[in-house]
Amino acid sequence: MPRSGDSLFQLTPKEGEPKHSKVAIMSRSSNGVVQALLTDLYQITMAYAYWKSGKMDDISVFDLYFRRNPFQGEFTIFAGLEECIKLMQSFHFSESDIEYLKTVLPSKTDPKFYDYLASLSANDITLSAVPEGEVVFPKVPLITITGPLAVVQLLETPLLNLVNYASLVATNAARFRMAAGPETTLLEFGLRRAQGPDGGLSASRYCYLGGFDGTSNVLAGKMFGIPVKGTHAHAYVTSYITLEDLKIKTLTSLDGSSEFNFIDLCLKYQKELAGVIGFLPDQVMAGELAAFISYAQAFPEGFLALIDTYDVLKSGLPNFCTVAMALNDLGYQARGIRLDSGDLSYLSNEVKARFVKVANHYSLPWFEKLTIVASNDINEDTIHSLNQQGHSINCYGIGTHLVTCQKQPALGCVFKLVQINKKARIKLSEDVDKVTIPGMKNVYRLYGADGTALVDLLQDSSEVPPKQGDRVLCRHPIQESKRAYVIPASVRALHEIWWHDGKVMKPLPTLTELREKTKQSLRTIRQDHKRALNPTPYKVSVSSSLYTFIHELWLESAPIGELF
Ligand SMILES: Nc1ncnc2c1ncn2[C@@H]1O[C@H](COP(=O)(O)OP(=O)(O)OP(=O)(O)O)[C@@H](O)[C@H]1O
Ligand SMILES: O=P(O)(O)OC[C@H]1O[C@H](OP(=O)(O)OP(=O)(O)O)[C@H](O)[C@@H]1O
Ligand SMILES: O=C(O)c1cccnc1
Ligand SMILES: [Mg+2]
Repeated sequence: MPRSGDSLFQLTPKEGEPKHSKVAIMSRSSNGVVQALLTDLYQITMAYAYWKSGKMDDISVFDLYFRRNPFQGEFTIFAGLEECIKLMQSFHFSESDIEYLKTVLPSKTDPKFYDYLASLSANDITLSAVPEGEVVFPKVPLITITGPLAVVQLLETPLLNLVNYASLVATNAARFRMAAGPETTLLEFGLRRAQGPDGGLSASRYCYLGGFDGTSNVLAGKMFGIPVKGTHAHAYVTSYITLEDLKIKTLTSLDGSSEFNFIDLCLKYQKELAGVIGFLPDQVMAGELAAFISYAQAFPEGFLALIDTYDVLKSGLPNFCTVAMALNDLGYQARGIRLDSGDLSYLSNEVKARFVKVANHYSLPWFEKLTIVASNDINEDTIHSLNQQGHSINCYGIGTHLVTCQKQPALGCVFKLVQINKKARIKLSEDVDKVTIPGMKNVYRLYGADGTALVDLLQDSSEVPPKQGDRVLCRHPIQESKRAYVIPASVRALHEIWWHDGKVMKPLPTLTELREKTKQSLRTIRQDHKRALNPTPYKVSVSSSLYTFIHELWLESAPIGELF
């Protein structure tokens, strides 16, 4: 198993690596396993057959897109582009890759093919794409790759791998964000449940892009600059049995002026608070109190306690309030509590009600604003249900459902040939949804006067772009009767060229900028496309001329059947 800092997760380019970029040099892929060999064998066998028949340099155009939005939703967040561009920078077969391939391909493979493979780079590739963090819709090419057929074919699998999960989990995170609302803190706690180390790192990165506020994943914090956050586990609480376990009795006040017997102070508040919030001191668990005291001694300025180990209302909450009030005497403000089981609506409201009592009794307004974190198998539906029931949670810690995307574990992005040597190609299917939209295309987003997106329009690249104020006929790509005139208040070309002639063409946004981009892009999408239940589909259409072209090519490419 490689260690981090070894080969698996690299942060910086290796010395001597090609630096194609004219723009500020970026790190190599943040994940060292992203490389030319991270592809399916059939890409390499096709490359050999293309090479053998002299077809390898045919100029091809491929579109990367998905056919259906995930999670029964009607929008998707596009993510993973930066890694795709970094793949362009680093794409090559090393000597050891070639040696390995010699053991995989048949022994009669022409040895000159290996020289050809060794000479390959992505310098002749042009990559245009929608900006990362943009809201995107089915059938719209997210990435269009132009270049020598064999090289583009070899890129299919890694590009799909880099975009599929990134976009899926970013979309999942954005959905959790919409469910929780803008004010609630969302923390990603998924590393222990993620699909391996890389799944965990990707999840942290793209959940942040999708709108989470932080992660518990420390390596992701270091690598991507994501705020790292956390509380403590039940083990910390159960490791203490009595107050005798506390080896240190004291705590120094915030201003450093005096040292207090912190245990005595806690016991004084325990008695006092019993009357204020209503509990029986002989019912509280002494080991839990000891655990909270020791955690507060370690983090007096950031004390947040997990209060559900034994009994939230009879023990955990009283113990938290006890320690928080003792800290207050020393000048410290506690942070809050975490609930990890039980009825999160009921318990969070009960906790809040007791915080209000303490706040009023001691005239400490901040006490009613303490953080109430909820965790434990939370999914999007749980949050919607909690919202309906009413709750007092202001922070969620979410792991399993977020990072594994349990509701839909894969986004079906595909990579399809749409043009070869300037000739448009179409792939037919019994399932009309799977018929490809042929040719090199431009993608436009047409906006209404209030800045919301009305429709995405695909045109052949030779067509004149739509103009603001002009009436544009937008047609459903397949169904003849579905069409609409749109007079856009503004028009945006969605694709930008990111990689051309061996160079990164523009500076890549930081992760924080991508997170902001996602937020802004979601604001331009109408609420009914984003709602959780039965959202309205957003329209993706083609120009009249592209519609005619698709259907002519379709007829040309479909053999006429005979009935006997
Ligand atoms: N008020 C609520 N409305 C809807 N779902 C809730 C509510 N409160 C908790 N949940 C969810 O119900 C599920 C309860 O799961 P489960 O029964 O396994 O946990 P528990 O018994 O509370 O805790 P544990 O088994 O960890 O001690 C969790 O997924 C949790 O997020
Ligand atoms: O539930 P998730 O959304 O995945 O969030 C992460 C979970 O991980 C932690 O404990 P863990 O589940 O490992 O132990 P527990 O079942 O005892 O809480 C934490 O307490 C959460 O419950
Ligand atoms: O910090 C936490 O509370 C945490 C971190 C990971 C998983 N569960 C909880
Ligand atoms: Mg759990």
